[in-house]
Amino acid sequence: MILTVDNVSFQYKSTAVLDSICFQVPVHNVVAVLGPNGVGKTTLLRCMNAILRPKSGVVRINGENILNMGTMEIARRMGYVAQRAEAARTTVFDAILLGRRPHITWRASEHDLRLTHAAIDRLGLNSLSLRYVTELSGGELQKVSIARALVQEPGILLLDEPTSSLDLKNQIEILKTIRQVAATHEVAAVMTMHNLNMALRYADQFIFLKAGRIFAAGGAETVTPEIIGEVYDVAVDITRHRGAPMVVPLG
Ligand SMILES: Nc1ncnc2c1ncn2[C@@H]1O[C@H](COP(=O)(O)OP(=O)(O)OP(=O)(O)O)[C@@H](O)[C@H]1O
Repeated sequence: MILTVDNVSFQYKSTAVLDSICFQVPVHNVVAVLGPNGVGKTTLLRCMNAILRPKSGVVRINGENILNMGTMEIARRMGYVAQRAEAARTTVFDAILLGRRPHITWRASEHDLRLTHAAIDRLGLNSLSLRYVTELSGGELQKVSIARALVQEPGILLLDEPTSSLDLKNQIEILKTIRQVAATHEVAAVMTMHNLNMALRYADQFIFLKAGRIFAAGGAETVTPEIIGEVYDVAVDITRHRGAPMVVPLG
């Protein structure tokens, strides 16, 4: 699937947040949306799946405007992992199975249950599958949200800081999983992130937001000390470690 964000602007009441945002995400790509706190990364993701209605502009999946789609239709195409997951009093298994809801017509099929078991396996949630989600740690809950988005089998995965509550091992596993899913399925992923090194390691494209606009966008060559300096107002160097670029703060 190709996701197109075409000239999207958004404001909360009188506060303008996004101004004329344009980019495309081709299938198999992982895109990192970057920028300082409060710049509008979450707002952009929420406009992209029609939780928020852009003031102007259009978001299309394979050419179709998502604002003309119903909630279930959007959910069959897009999985959204919010920054703060909401926990109802269901078991981990049921919470993940709920991700199949956009596909279930009458009752959960063998296929739905198989996908749920596979996602639980993939995210290492086996020992927690009968636990209530209200009794999980922040990181465990984050993994449940990601598992739920994966069983949804969407063409587009939108992830708002998917690793913010995770320890280093889990961060690596989740980002590897996102990459793998994008590489091996007809999937593209867009994730907001704060950790530039993790973004460099696991994303193919980088979008830097500054003052409501796209300040820079492109491949790893876009991640330069100059751009990071402009966007975050910090001094950094980019060094190479075993051939891979690494952002190192100065001072
Ligand atoms: N419901 C709301 N009503 C009014 N203003 C809001 C609302 N939600 C967010 N904002 C404001 O819109 C701006 C963008 O917020 P957003 O959450 O999209 O930023 P962000 O880049 O995701 O930030 P962070 O990195 O801190 O998560 C911020 O100034 C924020 O205070």
